[in-house]
Amino acid sequence: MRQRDHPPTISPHPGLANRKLHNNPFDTDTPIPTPSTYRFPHHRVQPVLKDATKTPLVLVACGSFSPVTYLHLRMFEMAKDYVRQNTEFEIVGAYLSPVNDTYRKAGLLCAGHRINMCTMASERTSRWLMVDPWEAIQPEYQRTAVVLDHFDYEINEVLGGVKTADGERRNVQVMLLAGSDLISTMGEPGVWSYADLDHILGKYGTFIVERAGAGIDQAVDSLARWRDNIYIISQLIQNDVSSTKVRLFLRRGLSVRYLLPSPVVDYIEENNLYSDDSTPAQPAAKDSKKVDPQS
Ligand SMILES: Nc1ncnc2c1ncn2[C@@H]1O[C@H](COP(=O)(O)OP(=O)(O)OP(=O)(O)O)[C@@H](O)[C@H]1O
Ligand SMILES: O=C(O)c1ccc[n+]([C@@H]2O[C@H](COP(=O)([O-])O)[C@@H](O)[C@H]2O)c1
Repeated sequence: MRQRDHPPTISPHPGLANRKLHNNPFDTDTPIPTPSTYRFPHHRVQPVLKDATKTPLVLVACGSFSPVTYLHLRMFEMAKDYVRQNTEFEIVGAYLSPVNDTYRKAGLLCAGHRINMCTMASERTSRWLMVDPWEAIQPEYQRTAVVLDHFDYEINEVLGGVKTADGERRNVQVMLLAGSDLISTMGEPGVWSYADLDHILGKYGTFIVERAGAGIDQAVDSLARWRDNIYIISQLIQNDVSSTKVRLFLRRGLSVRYLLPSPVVDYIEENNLYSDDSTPAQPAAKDSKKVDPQS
């Protein structure tokens, strides 16, 4: 079982906070935000529902993304097909939300690098995915229930939801997109609080992508009271790429090309990331080899 730890507050990543993201078509002039400069990204939210009989839906994937892989991106494509074929929802937005540095998971690179990699992956390989840095740049760990509340607030309160072609305002349903390993942890005592599970699965709901090695049935049985809000997506093409395996390959000097988007591979190489076991969640030391994204 993964232990969640809440160490003392750390400062945001100073090395990246004021740097521009090299060559990013969306973010070229935008530094990694701080909590005071943060603005909710919504440039790819579809403002008008195509089918007024459907319920607008925003998908949120919470995770480490250290680094983001094609599998993470693929989860959204699988969800898109599933939603279209099996539900009465219409997807109007989709987000990756990288976890806060204080989550302290093994191999968790600092938020600045993870936000940059996720931004490159979504902006350069997709036309609909976005990255919300809010969770990552907070001074402390944010529980998933709180992260979903943040999305609900930004989309429904601040943006005012979406409209139908007739101009009628509709509230957007926010839902969690996750792999089955995550839902398995929801059935394990001590990892999630009951109140949070009730909030996440009762108010929001989740799409779960089957993941090799993580049994789904048992996990869903233990969450039976929220069954109506849990949608299971089968992986028709099995793919068990994980960030852990990618980090292992990088430590051994093996190629990870075609497991991750090319700009992310280039970024990892340019910044010499994940080359040893001691990859820190904190920024690298001043004299460590790092390519200035502005150069
Ligand atoms: N191969 C996979 N199949 C299905 N879901 C996946 C897969 N890889 C990651 N996910 C899901 O993506 C989300 C983000 O996960 P995370 O960033 O922790 O990825 P990870 O590859 O599991 O990382 P790590 O290997 O560092 O534990 C989680 O919901 C996780 O379940
Ligand atoms: O909110 C919680 O209580 C909670 C408990 C366990 C995991 N999570 C979230 O689940 C995500 C993936 O976690 P992990 O450990 O599977 O990489 C990450 O975004 C965590 O914040 C959240």
